[in-house]
Amino acid sequence: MSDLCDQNSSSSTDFSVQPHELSNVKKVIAVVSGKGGVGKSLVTSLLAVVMSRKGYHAAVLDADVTGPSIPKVFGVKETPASDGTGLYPSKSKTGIDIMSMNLLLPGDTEPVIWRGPIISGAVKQFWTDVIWTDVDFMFVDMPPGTGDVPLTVFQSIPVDGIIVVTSPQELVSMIVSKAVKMAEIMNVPIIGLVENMSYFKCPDNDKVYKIFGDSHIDEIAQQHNLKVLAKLPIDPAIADACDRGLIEELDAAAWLEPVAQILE
Ligand SMILES: Nc1ncnc2c1ncn2[C@@H]1O[C@H](COP(=O)(O)OP(=O)(O)OP(=O)(O)O)[C@@H](O)[C@H]1O
Repeated sequence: MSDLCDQNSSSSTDFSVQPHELSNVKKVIAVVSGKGGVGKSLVTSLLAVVMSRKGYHAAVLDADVTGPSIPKVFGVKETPASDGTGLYPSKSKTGIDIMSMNLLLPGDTEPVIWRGPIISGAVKQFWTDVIWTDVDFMFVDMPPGTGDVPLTVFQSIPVDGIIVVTSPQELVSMIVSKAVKMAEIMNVPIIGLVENMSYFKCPDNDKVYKIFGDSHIDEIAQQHNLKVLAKLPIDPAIADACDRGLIEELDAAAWLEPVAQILE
């Protein structure tokens, strides 16, 4: 209870930290989900790809420290460079800046077995010690839920908006309500909802199957006065591109075009 009180009072206390003095980031968008595995990293990566294709300089800050999948989906392995001034993000094939714990570990199968405050400290350093040069849109891949790290990100980094990723089988109503309350406490607007794994379109006959049942995202969005920004299908090509580090070659980025227009 006292923890909750501390968190609620956090909106009035300034815990913000300064970015590196050589950084210049125009907009920071946090991508959140209620639980793991719903495609939050996929949506984060695709958003960066879409904005980059539109000519913006996009970046991804992988705050999912214990389950970092961003370098893998972009096929990036290069260790971030550093000099006495700071740490430089690694670059994807199309020039998206990426910082992730997986790029700093000796191997990508190395687990991060750290307690919450250490993890939160690492995420904060991704903001304070990394030189993010002329970034138009930074997308933060948040760990699922509302724990230590999301709290640290919202308190210390100037997040401009939140995108909530859900899937039809989730307890969407509860998850969206929690996200809305967290956003209110943190005083950050929710840009909208993205439903992933919404349907499957059979390539043989174009028939649409609701694998996880009917979606309730539209009603729930309406209840909270939120927008449904996109509905992404289940597509083996997505999983394949993620596994092979080829997300930048995926046509799926077109699904997020409406989100890109809002961000612009
Ligand atoms: N629409 C989709 N169609 C096919 N495969 C998908 C789709 N969305 C996600 N996947 C696959 O599901 C897996 C989980 O996706 P992702 O890593 O984006 O989830 P997440 O919510 O970020 O999980 P975590 O919170 O555990 O990091 C990945 O292997 C990804 O390729």
